[in-house]
Amino acid sequence: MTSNNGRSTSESFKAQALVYRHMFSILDSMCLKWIIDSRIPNIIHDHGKPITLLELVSILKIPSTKVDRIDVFMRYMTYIGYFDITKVRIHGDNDGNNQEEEKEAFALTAASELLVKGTENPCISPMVEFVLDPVHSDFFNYLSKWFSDENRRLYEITSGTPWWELLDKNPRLLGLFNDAMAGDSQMIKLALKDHNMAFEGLETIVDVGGGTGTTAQIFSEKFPELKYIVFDLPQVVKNLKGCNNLNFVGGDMFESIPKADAILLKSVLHNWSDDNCIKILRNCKDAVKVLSKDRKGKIIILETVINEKQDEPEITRLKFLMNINMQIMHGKERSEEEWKNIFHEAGLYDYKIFSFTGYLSLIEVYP
Ligand SMILES: C[S@@+](CC[C@H](N)C(=O)[O-])C[C@H]1O[C@@H](n2cnc3c(N)ncnc32)[C@H](O)[C@@H]1O
Repeated sequence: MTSNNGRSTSESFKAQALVYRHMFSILDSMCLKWIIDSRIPNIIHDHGKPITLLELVSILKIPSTKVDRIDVFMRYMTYIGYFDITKVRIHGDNDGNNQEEEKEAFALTAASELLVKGTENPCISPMVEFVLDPVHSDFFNYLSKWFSDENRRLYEITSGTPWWELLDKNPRLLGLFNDAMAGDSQMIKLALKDHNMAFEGLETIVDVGGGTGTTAQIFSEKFPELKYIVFDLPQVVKNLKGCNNLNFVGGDMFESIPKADAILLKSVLHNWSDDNCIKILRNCKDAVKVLSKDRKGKIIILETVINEKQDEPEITRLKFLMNINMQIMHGKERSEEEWKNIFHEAGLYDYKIFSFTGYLSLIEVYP
């Protein structure tokens, strides 16, 4: 049987489901925001064991009229990977029944564990809070306007201000952004377990665009013998105090970069066009010290490398979405070929790519 444009009805129904799924996928984001706003991962974590629906609604102080709705939301979040449903044995109930009963209960998964705030473990809730903050997410309503504008970034069109100035003028958004990047950097702790060798034999490292120093703190704790400089815009580092092996230096990476055995760039180059990246990389190249007669230091880049032939479909989809997110800032996520091109333009011919976290790679570039 055929319908529109000679397509079979089943093809059209599948297509409709695809469109509706994408339309409603905003609810995936909003439900993720809801579990964080309601601190549900923390509630389950503090409970110390899987939590029943009644225990959860009593802590959340949900009116009885909404209990069933919480169940629906929690089961959807379970379905998409944020909780596991398991069985627990409960003593007695509200009717004075003292018998032990088996009840279903929600447990944390690896994904919701990453949303628990205030423990020593990595937490990426601030990134979710920043990206889904109404001020930030509202920008995405203006993509068509951005496409018909010749030069301006999406944020400039909607706010009239360049991104870094916009953050500077909006301390709340700046705080959310810094916390988001800090949370993201905590994932480095996990990745470093397998990547010590990238930092062996180094005495000094400059973290270019190192923000408020969260990545630096992780590195300086892990490698206490390493002298670490966080280099960022003067307004970003002006009130930050260093300690022992960690110092903050203000400056402009387009002008010059302090010299060191290694230059680290984490999530910096994807903010910039190829031409700007080439300028930054040339300055990095100039800043890398000669370690001995036949040994130079290196540039260490922590960024995405798009590789749809090799990556799992979910990771490729994430990298494509991140690329769209960077395009509207007039930056980009890059494939190996694109990285190689900008390295060559900056006079850097030797590099090696290692997988680092799920979506981040570690690229060592040898000047
Ligand atoms: C996306 S953030 C990355 C922060 C940090 N590397 C991280 O991953 O947590 C980019 C950083 O580049 C800094 N930045 C922007 N322009 C800069 C410039 N011209 N010179 C030095 N740093 C700059 C910003 O202030 C910001 O902290």
